[in-house]
Amino acid sequence: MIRVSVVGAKGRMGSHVVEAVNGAADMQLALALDAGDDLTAITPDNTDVVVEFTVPSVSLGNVLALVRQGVDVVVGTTGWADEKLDQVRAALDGAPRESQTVFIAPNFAISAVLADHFAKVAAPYFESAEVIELHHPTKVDAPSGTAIHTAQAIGEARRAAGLGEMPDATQTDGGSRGQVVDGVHVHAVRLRGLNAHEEVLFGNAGEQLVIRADSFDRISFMPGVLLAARKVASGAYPGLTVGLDHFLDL
Ligand SMILES: NC(=O)C1=CN([C@@H]2O[C@H](COP(=O)(O)OP(=O)(O)OC[C@H]3O[C@@H](n4cnc5c(N)ncnc54)[C@H](OP(=O)(O)O)[C@@H]3O)[C@@H](O)[C@H]2O)C=CC1
Ligand SMILES: O=C(O)C1=N[C@H](C(=O)O)C[C@H](O)C1
Repeated sequence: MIRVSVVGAKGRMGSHVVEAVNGAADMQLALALDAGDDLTAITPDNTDVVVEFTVPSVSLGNVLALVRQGVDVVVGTTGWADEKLDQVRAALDGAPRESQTVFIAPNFAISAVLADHFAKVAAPYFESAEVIELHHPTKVDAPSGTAIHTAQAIGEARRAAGLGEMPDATQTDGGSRGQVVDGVHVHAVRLRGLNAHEEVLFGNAGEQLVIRADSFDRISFMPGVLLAARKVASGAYPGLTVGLDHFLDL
């Protein structure tokens, strides 16, 4: 049995994770903690893997504390800029247990992971690319972690293909052109009724490719979360890994 503790257990995602772990035949819920609870209660004696879904402002601190406490962590919270990832790598270098693991995924839904993958494949073939993410209005960060990850992947693929800047004659911009991530414009929509959605638009003269992923329900993230918990618990991925694509045969 894989013993799983959940941090952020009362949140929208955390509560789904608690339910998913309780429903998994090979897993057992250890601790379910939320804001105000004592994280030091989680130790290797009671937990194999922690699943962390909190808020970007506290996630790094939680992950560093959990690594110091000797447990492996699966992280779904957003906000992982490069400097934060470096801090996690440094903490893992000094971790108390051999081969400790932190796994971070901007998105656990298979539709989003595949959209990201297909965008990377398409990127070298188009002159223009833009990302639009659309979410529920209770989301605290914009643009989404997924959209940042997609834009970075497109930017990287364009550089590797030797593509230059995208055509754009805009001279006045009051913010309408979105945030530029790695040379790619990213636009965020917040709308009651939505959950988590992303469109990647590619354009050439006379043609367009649209890649779209829709998570209508948070249940869509759960197979990916459980897969990550199993992979991490296997001990086969020591150190820091970012992205569910590492666990899929893409
Ligand atoms: N990777 C993925 O596939 C997905 C990632 N996400 C990301 O996951 C994160 C959580 O999203 P969501 O569940 O919607 O957010 P919620 O606000 O619903 O949940 C966050 C929970 O964390 C709690 N919390 C806050 N601070 C702490 C702390 N220091 N220690 C423990 N718990 C704490 C909050 O408590 P309180 O409300 O009392 O402050 C709340 O219960 C976001 O960053 C979101 O973008 C979301 C969906 C999918
Ligand atoms: O807050 C959300 O809901 C989501 N957050 C993640 C993100 O910012 O990419 C993943 C998904 O889009 C849902």
